[in-house]
Amino acid sequence: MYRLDIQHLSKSYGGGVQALRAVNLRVSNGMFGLLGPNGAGKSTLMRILATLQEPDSGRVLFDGSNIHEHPHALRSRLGYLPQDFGVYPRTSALQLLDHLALLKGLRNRKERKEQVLALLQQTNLYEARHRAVSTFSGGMRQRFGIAQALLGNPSLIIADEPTAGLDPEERNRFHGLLSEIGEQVVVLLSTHIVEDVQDLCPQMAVLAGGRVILQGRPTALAADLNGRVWRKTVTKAALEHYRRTLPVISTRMTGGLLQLYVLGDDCPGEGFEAFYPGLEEVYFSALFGAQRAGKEVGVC
Ligand SMILES: Nc1ncnc2c1ncn2[C@@H]1O[C@H](COP(=O)(O)OP(=O)(O)OP(=O)(O)O)[C@@H](O)[C@H]1O
Repeated sequence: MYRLDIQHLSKSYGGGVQALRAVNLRVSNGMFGLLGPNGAGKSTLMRILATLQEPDSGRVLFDGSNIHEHPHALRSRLGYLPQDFGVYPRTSALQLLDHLALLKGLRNRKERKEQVLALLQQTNLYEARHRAVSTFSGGMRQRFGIAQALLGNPSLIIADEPTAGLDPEERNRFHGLLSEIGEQVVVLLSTHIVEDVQDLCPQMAVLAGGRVILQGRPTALAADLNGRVWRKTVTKAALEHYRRTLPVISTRMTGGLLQLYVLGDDCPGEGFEAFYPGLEEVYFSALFGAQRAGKEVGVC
């Protein structure tokens, strides 16, 4: 059993931006979802965990070892899938993966070749292995990203917004791949897409304004909210009135109709119906609660 221990982590940038504020998280084997709106601090946290950035204060232990005191030890056990690689060389997928495997310390040529070919099979890129990565579609690039993240059998995998821009079929395929990695390692999945966490993660946290504002099991968090969410179909013209007078956590268009979701122990008024909350309501009610408490949470 591996354990990632994030303790009192803070990080600020020039211009007074406080990206992380005393973040504490304890993550063990399996998939852990980190949800948060744009600007919440997710990428900053992922980069610190990947030892690409240093925190201002606090520390991170993986398997009991401080990752910033022993960055090389962590890197040999880390699979990092960044939000964007930035450059996609004209090198073939096979050559690039082989090169990255070498950089990761897989020196034995035969073992390296076996692992590279197995990962290309696993990520469904075997047929395209001689094609330049620069010609790959978004979904293929993401799958290539997973392949390189899995090189060297990492015990900690960090995936930063991995499904952004994927079509539903590619997203499903990607989910299948991630879940195959299984319970054997720690997988941290950062995203602003609630369904990614709902579909994949037995544990999760919500990050907003650099703070952890909620943490737990998605099913338990949704059960805790049960009986406190109310829904009503409203006109666009009436929306402002409801926003001013009720704790509106979110709005959603369903079949062309505008639906309003309101938090409350009792029915907020005529036309409202009790709504069985899912993770989306958990997420929006957490952001609403943090906003109400006067904490900066960024924009959705
Ligand atoms: N290099 C940097 N210099 C200055 N400010 C930065 C830098 N990187 C991030 N920030 C700021 O820090 C805050 C957190 O950014 P971060 O990218 O970590 O959030 P995020 O949750 O990953 O958002 P997104 O989903 O939009 O990438 C934001 O206000 C962002 O503008």
